[in-house]
Order: sequence, then C-alpha cells, then structure tokens
Amino acid sequence: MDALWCVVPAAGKGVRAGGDRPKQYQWLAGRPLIDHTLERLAAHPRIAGLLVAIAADDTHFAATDTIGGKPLIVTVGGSERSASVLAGLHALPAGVADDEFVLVHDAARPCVRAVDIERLVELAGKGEGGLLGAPLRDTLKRADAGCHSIATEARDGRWRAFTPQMFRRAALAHALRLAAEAGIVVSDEAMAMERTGVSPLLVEGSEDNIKVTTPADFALAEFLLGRTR
Ligand SMILES: Nc1ccn([C@@H]2O[C@H](COP(=O)(O)OP(=O)(O)OP(=O)(O)O)[C@@H](O)[C@H]2O)c(=O)n1
Ligand SMILES: C[C@](O)(CO)[C@H](O)COP(=O)(O)O
Repeated sequence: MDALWCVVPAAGKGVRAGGDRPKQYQWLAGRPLIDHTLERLAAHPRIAGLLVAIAADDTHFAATDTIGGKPLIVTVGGSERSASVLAGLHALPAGVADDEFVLVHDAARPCVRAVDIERLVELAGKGEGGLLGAPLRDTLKRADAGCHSIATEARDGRWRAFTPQMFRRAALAHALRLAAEAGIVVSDEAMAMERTGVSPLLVEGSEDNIKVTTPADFALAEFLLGRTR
C-alpha cells in the first residue's frame, strides 16, 4: 500500500485544558504540543503528507509547506471536530483517489507510537478501515449528577477509541456528510462509518497514546514523549 495522507484536526478551542491559547499550541517539552504530533506523523514511512485543519481565527499555527520532508497543507476546520475532518478530506490533493485510505489523527495526541501506526495501516488496510484503541481494563461505573456510583456497567467488548483512524477517502467523507445532514455530531470517524453499516477494525494500540485534554495531561504527555517513538 502506498503511503497515506493524514488529516490532522487542530481547530479546537481546548476549553477543558484552559490556558491562554488552544491546547495544541501550549508548550510541551519546550515546543508547541502540535509540533510533536506533526513531526511524529511526518517521520512515519507510511505517511505521505499532512493536511492540518485549523480554526478560521487561528493566530498560532506556524505556516510551513513541508515538515520532515513531507508536504503539509493547511485548511480551515469547522465548529465540530467532524466538520474539521470533513474540511480536511475536501482539501486533500486531487491525486488522492476516492478509494484511497487516509488517516485521521488528533493534533492533541502527541505520543502516538510509530509501531501502532504501522499495525493500524497493515491490519485495517485489509478491510474497510479501522482505528487504534484499547480494551477497557477497569471496572466501569455509571455516576449520577452527584458523582455517586449508581450502577456497574458491563465491560466485555468495550474499547476506548484512539486515533489514528483510517478509512477510504470518499467513503469517510460520505459518512461524515450523512451524519451532518442528519444533525448527528459524531465523536469520531468510526462512528460515522458505523452509521453506514461498516464495522471498523479495532487495532489494539499503546495506552500511552493519550489525548491531551486537561491541564494534568501535559505533565503525563511530557513524561510519555520521552518513552514513546
Ligand atoms: N471543532 C473542532 C474541535 C476539535 N478539533 C480537534 O480535534 C481533536 C480532539 O478534540 P478535543 O480533544 O475535544 O479538542 P478540543 O475540542 O479543542 O477540546 P475541548 O472540548 O476541551 O474544547 C483536537 O486536536 C482538536 O483540535 C477540531 O479540529 N475541530
Ligand atoms: C476522536 C477521539 O480522539 C476518539 O477518542 C475523541 O472522540 C475526540 O475527542 P473529543 O473530546 O470527543 O472531541
């Protein structure tokens, strides 16, 4: 399989992280968080180029045409993550065929391991696509408004979804458009594809592929950056 383009949704506000700028531009190990993510993606031999979707009013993204010798294209994202991903799909170079697989990886996940990307591309490329994830290993509780446990949920067959996720370009764009037309905000690409009858392959990946979401995640991500590649 030829190298794939990767859409990087980076148009979020990072509300849960707080700070004076969106989390993807906050400092992590001496550089903006997004730089770690983009450099790690660009260094992967399975990735041909990066399509970064940023907010229309973004004043932090350091524009560049290449990263790590790979092409980098910037487009404007949307008000929801799924809209940013769809905008990215539409901005891919004309040479990316409709049936070509593309990856989608959160800018907020800087610790993704190269070996996990390799496994995803190898395994999910044999079917209709898939995503990195990890089976739930803790007991799952349902809480009430007062944070009291009111039930213990079944854990069997439940996974946490990560990124990258990988689907064929036109099929994913179609699925995202269908969800948007139905007024459904999908949490990830796999959910949009499931709505069209696809059963994405879950590929177990490292649990240190964290999504930096809250202030506490920055210290953990900094620790993990030194241990993952
Ligand atoms: N409209 C949006 C919302 C999110 N994202 C991106 O999707 C990824 C995962 O989303 P999340 O962790 O929820 O980021 P935010 O939406 O920025 O976080 P918050 O909900 O705390 O504001 C991030 O890289 C974020 O930049 C995006 O491209 N466009
Ligand atoms: C796509 C995702 O990273 C899968 O876990 C996650 O859903 C995106 O984060 P959000 O906070 O739900 O936007």
